[in-house]
Amino acid sequence: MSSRILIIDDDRTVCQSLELLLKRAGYAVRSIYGPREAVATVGEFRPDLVLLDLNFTVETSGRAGMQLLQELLAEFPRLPVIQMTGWATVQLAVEGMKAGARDFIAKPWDNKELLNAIRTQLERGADAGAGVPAEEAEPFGSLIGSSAALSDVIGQARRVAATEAAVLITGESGTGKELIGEAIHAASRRAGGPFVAVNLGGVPEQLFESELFGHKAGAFTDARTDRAGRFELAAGGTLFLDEIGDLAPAAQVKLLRVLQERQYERLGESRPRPTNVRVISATSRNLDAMVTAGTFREDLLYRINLIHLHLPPLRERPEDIAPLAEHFLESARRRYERPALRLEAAALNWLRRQPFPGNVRQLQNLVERTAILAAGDSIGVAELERQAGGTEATTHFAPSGVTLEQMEVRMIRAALGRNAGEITATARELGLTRAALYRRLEKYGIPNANA
Ligand SMILES: Nc1ncnc2c1ncn2[C@@H]1O[C@H](COP(=O)(O)OP(=O)(O)OP(=O)(O)O)[C@@H](O)[C@H]1O
Repeated sequence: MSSRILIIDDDRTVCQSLELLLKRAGYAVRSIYGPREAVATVGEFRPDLVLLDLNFTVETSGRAGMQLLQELLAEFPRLPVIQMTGWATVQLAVEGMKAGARDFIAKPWDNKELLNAIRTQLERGADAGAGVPAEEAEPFGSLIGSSAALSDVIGQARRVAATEAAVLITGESGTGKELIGEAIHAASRRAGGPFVAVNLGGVPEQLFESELFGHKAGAFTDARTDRAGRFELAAGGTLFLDEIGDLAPAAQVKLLRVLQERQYERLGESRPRPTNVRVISATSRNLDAMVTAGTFREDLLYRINLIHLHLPPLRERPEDIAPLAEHFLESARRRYERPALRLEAAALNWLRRQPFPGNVRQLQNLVERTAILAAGDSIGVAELERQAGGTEATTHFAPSGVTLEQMEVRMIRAALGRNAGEITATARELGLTRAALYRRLEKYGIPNANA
């Protein structure tokens, strides 16, 4: 049986052309021209999806559309509603998403985009994710901090999580953009699907299409086998486009086209595949300034930032420093089996005064590094300063680009070298038990003659 779609739009010409399009695509369609009989029609026609115009001409503010959306969802909470509105009133659609609409399409619409959006919602069905209401799960629990600024961002993120809206997260490096992206995914109806992150700054321009859309064997010299791209890997879930401000102009055009048409082709194939991802982008750059400078496409910015979340740098929310430091110390306690480790009050105060140009990541590195190296259980200002590179350099120490694991491996190797492979002495120097050192040697595959 074909799926039923109800169109609610006061413009009869719009209804007619939508009806034609949707009937051709095999759907059973009905149109109504105003909000009055909407609830009754939904009750009787039982649509699988509603296309709702937000801007009734009687009241151009769109309030009538918004009110109707709320009424419909109050009566039929799981009814998938796709809103339609002009770009000029996109803000309204954002409100609609917060109220529970599933998606939004800008008028004048693109047929392919509309059909793909409808297909995605119908596939997900009315009950999709009903078991994971955003309010009940606590995916945002991974975000530590008590500042008003962070709570505000988390509040916004929580409200938009359940929607399909494209989210742009801005903020300096290390402020937690990816972490909040993951939390939005975990709180969304797509939580059961994959979260796939791709660092666009790290993808060479000539590999962009292959990386995002995949390729068929033989599509280019190095393409020996078929390969799925990130859009495909993220199907049913969330695609996290990190460092989107680093995209080259040609790649911006290609990405925009796929986001508009909601379909893509693997390189070397002509069969289009529908996208089924929610896009969350992140950047530490100022995209508005880039648009003004002509280095970032305005139409692409529109596409990706329906909802804009900004994570302020850590120095602007110093209240978060102590809870974060305690949090990272707690994981170090568990990880290095040093349950008695603690930060002195003076150390916490000192941390609160640091500017942390590398933000939370830098704080995390500092606390964990100090925890690994601390001789005693009490961490004071001196220990922190030493790890931060001395008082002089504290404010300037650069994020090393080395992961904690890589650093652990280096430290273990160096300590083994200094102690001629003697396990007891090495373990003592590293502040580990022998068992903990053995476990790490095994984990990292570090060869040791005495082990
Ligand atoms: N509020 C927070 N609570 C707990 N951990 C956090 C928080 N913010 C950031 N982190 C941690 O800090 C590190 C950096 O965060 P994340 O990778 O999300 O930042 P980012 O803004 O995406 O950085 P980049 O721009 O460099 O990619 C991660 O290990 C993350 O878990």
